This record gives sequence, C-alpha cells and structure tokens, in this order.
Amino acid sequence: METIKTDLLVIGAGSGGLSVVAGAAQMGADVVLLERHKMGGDCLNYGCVPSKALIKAGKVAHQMRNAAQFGIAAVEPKVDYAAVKDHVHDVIASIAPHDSVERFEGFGARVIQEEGRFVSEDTVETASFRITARRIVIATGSTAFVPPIPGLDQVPYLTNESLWDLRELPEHLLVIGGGPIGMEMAQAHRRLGSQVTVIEGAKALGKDDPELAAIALERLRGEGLVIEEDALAKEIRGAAGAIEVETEDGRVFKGSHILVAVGRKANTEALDLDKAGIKTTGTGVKVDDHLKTTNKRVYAIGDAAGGLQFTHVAGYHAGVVVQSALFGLPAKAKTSHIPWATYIEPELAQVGLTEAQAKKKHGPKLEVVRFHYDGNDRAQAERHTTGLIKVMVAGGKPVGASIVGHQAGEHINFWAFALANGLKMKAITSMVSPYPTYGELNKRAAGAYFSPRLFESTAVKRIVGFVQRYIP
Ligand SMILES: Cc1cc2nc3c(=O)[nH]c(=O)nc-3n(C[C@H](O)[C@H](O)[C@H](O)COP(=O)(O)OP(=O)(O)OC[C@H]3O[C@@H](n4cnc5c(N)ncnc54)[C@H](O)[C@@H]3O)c2cc1C
Ligand SMILES: NC(=O)c1ccc[n+]([C@@H]2O[C@H](COP(=O)([O-])OP(=O)(O)OC[C@H]3O[C@@H](n4cnc5c(N)ncnc54)[C@H](O)[C@@H]3O)[C@@H](O)[C@H]2O)c1
Repeated sequence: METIKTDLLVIGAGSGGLSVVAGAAQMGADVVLLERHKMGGDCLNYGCVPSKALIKAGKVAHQMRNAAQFGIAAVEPKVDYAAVKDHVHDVIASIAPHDSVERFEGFGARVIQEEGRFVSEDTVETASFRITARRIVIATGSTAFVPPIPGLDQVPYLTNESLWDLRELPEHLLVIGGGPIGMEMAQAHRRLGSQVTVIEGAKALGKDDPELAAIALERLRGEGLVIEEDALAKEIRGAAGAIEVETEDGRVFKGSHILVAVGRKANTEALDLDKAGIKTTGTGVKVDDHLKTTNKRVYAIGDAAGGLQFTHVAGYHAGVVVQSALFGLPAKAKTSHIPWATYIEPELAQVGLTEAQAKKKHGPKLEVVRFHYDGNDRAQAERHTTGLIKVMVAGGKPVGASIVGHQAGEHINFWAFALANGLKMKAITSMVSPYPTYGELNKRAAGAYFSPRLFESTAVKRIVGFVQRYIP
C-alpha cells in the first residue's frame, strides 16, 4: 500500500468535489481526488444532464403535436425511445471531457479511482493507498432513497440511475413521488408517448409556492398527466409489465413500469465516519455554517451535507471551502440567496423567501407584487402566455421571487443577482430592457411595485399640477 501526504484530499468527483479540486489545484495546493465510480458524479451521469436532455426530446415532440397554432400542420411524432436515449448518452459524452481524469490531472491534482474510507481523524484508505491530509473534503453526494414499501423489492423498479439504460418506451409509467425528479421525468415521458401516473404522498411540487405550483400542475394535467396527491404508496404488487401500487387510502394504480423518486439518501455508509469523529444528522453529514464537520479538519459539501441538494449549491459550497481551507478565511455558507428551478414546462423557479415565508418574517411590512406573462408581448408572440412572476418586497428591497412560466429558470438569475447583492427595487426600474424580451417581465414586476406610489399618490398629482402651471 502506497502512502501519500497531501494538503487537501477530496472524496468524490461530482459537482462539489470537482469544483474544490479545480480551484485548489490551480491555486497551487497539493490535492488528491478520490472517485469510486464515474467522474462527474450524479449530475453528469444520472441527474441534471440526462434529465435535461430527455426533457428536450419531450419538448420537441410536444412542439410537433402543437404546431397548428403557428399555422404549421401538427403531426403525431414517431418517437424512437432508444434513439432518444442515444441522444441522452451523447450529451453526457460531450460534457464528460470537462469532468475527466485528464483535465483534473492537467490542473495538477492526483486522481485516484478508488473508494475511500476514514481510518483516523486525518487519514483515509483506499484499496491501494493510505492518504494523510491536512484538510479533507467529503463530497460523496447522494443516491436515490428507496423506501421500505412492502413489495417494492419484488418488482423491477427504476431510479434516476437505471432510467437512462431503459431502451423501450414504458407503456404506462407509475412515478412514486411528485418532487422535481418525479415531475420532470413524468412530463418528459408523457410527451414521448407514455401514459403516466404520478403518485404523490402529500402535494406535488410541494417545496414551491402553492399558487405557482397550481398553475404548473394545471398545465401538466392538461397534457394528460395523471397526478394523484395525498396518495402515499403503501404496497406494491405484480411483476415486470404489470405493476400495481396501492396507497394508504386504498386507491390502486396500475402501470407497466415504476420510477421511484421519493428523495435522496446521503452517501456516507462506506466512509467509516466514526473513525474520524464525524457525526451525521438524519439527512447527511453534520456541518456548521462554515461547512466544517464535527472534526475540524474535515468539511462536507453538496448533497452529502444534507441541505439543499442542487449542483449549483455543491459548486457554491466548494467556493466556501476553498476560501476556508486554502486561505484560512472565515467563509460561511448562506442559503438566503440560493435559487432553484424545476424544468417542467412551464418552468417553476424560486429564490429567497416564498410569499408564505416572507409574510411570516416581515408581517405587515411585506408587499407582494405580481406580473402575469400574458402582459408581455414576446410571450404573446410566442404563445407562452401561461405564467406569473411574484416578487416579495420588504423595506424597498426584494426578499424573494417566485416565477412560473416559460424560461422561469433563466429569469430567476436576475432576482438571484438582486438578492445576492442587496439591490433595491429602484435599481431594477433604472434598467432599460430590450423590447420585446421575456426579461421585461422583471422590470414590469418592479414597475408594479412603484405604480401605486406614482399613479395613486395625491402628492405626486399635486406636484405635477403645480409644475405644469409654471413651466412655459
Ligand atoms: C434526476 C436528477 C436530476 C437533477 N437535476 C438537477 C438540476 O437540474 N439542477 C440541479 O442543480 N441539480 C439537479 N440534481 C441534483 C444534483 O445532481 C446534485 O445536487 C449534485 O449532483 C450534487 O453534487 P455532489 O458533488 O454533492 O454529489 P455527486 O454528484 O453525487 O458526486 C458524488 C461523487 O462521490 C462519489 N463517492 C461517493 N462515496 C465515495 C467514496 N467513499 N469514495 C470515493 N468516491 C465516492 C460518487 O461515486 C459520486 O461520483 C438532479 C438530481 C437528479 C437525481
Ligand atoms: N431541477 C432541479 O434542480 C432538480 C431536478 C431533480 C432533482 N433535484 C434535486 O434532487 C432532490 C431529490 O428530488 P426528489 O424529487 O427525489 O425528492 P423530493 O424530496 O423533492 O420529492 C419527493 C416527493 O416524494 C413524496 N413521497 C415520499 N414518500 C412517498 C410515498 N411513499 N408515496 C408517495 N409519495 C412519496 C414526497 O412527499 C415528495 O413530494 C431534490 O430535492 C432536488 O434538490 C433538482
């Protein structure tokens, strides 16, 4: 067994681990990276990338079916599901070099493709190496949580890992869980030609603002998706091709395939965390505001840290850790400016506080401004008129924004920038947006904040009247 001594050891080559390594190695630290499976982790191989590629295929099919509104003959697309999966794998392959061993070795890191586990507070062993490091980063990500529903282990079920290898279009896909994974995959499969039933134990898209989620759900149901809420899966029966799910209240749903999307489980079991004095919580590794674990030499980031589980959060965590581990700065990880988006159509996006959270925090000081997509000329021209932007404002500053509608995930960037920099609503109205863009929605939402102050103010009317009397 070879012994290595290093400045920084990173366990896991997903979104979080790779960002730490890229930063630290290029800034001159001696870095070792461990990866037990595929470079790029979940996002590249089993998560964001394949799901967005599949969603795009679904969108193309949907546009073909709905072309008549633009004066173009609608056609029922012939979907070759295996070819769609080829497209998905091709997209993964085109991004893979960016996350490759070669690229990271080019930055000066040593990449070892083996599983790591702690043997003491500062040492990790793999099959062939014993690595002692001044600082260690746990970036081991998460895996689909498979709940102990009786019968589930008796049927062939899909998760976000196995879905990409399925080559035949499911005739009727049962999706357990109406969170982002469930809803994105449900709509994509519906558009590609499957019957789809989502079986959700509480409320579908339950982490988002209910007013906006309801707008999205109505559209999804309009496309023929069956979305059953308050339907907690209790028992699963059947065999490949003929599966039944029974819910707690006795409803029974039948389908040909089943996708389990009921949340994630942090990858911690293989790490022997107790050997390093590292504690866990119910959702992942226990960390403080600086992302330090209960062992002060060791950080945990991304999905393994059990908080918000997004690629951009893992990347943000990496920046915090690089500042702390390399420069000794007291960097803290915040959540108040973290956006997220769910890539159903219409998209659903959020940053900062939802309306309910903002009401709780700011009480009567809160103002909520709204602007609907149908008031935007570009949305009218392109027939994307279903949508709403809602901005929560307190003390003249946005404290949250929620968007449902075409490209909501793109538009939330604007509010993420405003919140991250503490901008006032005034700063937003001083911007000129090109016409006709969807981006004007943001400015119109800010305009909705100032309109009553300008147009319903007797003081403003008095000043205008006075000035008009005296100017030539
Ligand atoms: C279907 C799906 C769609 C998603 N879509 C989006 C999206 O659109 N946008 C978004 O922001 N997020 C999305 N996510 C979430 C996103 O994929 C994760 O938040 C992100 O991958 C977390 O990055 P990470 O670095 O923490 O972990 P991961 O990417 O999971 O990487 C962890 C790596 O650690 C390795 N590892 C684990 N244990 C060990 C060990 N002991 N030794 C060595 N290596 C180890 C694993 O093999 C893995 O490669 C999606 C997730 C799924 C499942
Ligand atoms: N667009 C994106 O950024 C994106 C896309 C996909 C995933 N993700 C990330 O991955 C994480 C995991 O996604 P997810 O959708 O698996 O989890 P989730 O926790 O967001 O949603 C799971 C849903 O399953 C339901 N559920 C749990 N047990 C059930 C049961 N027995 N029967 C029926 N319903 C049940 C829950 O009520 C919940 O609504 C997300 O929180 C997100 O961080 C992000």
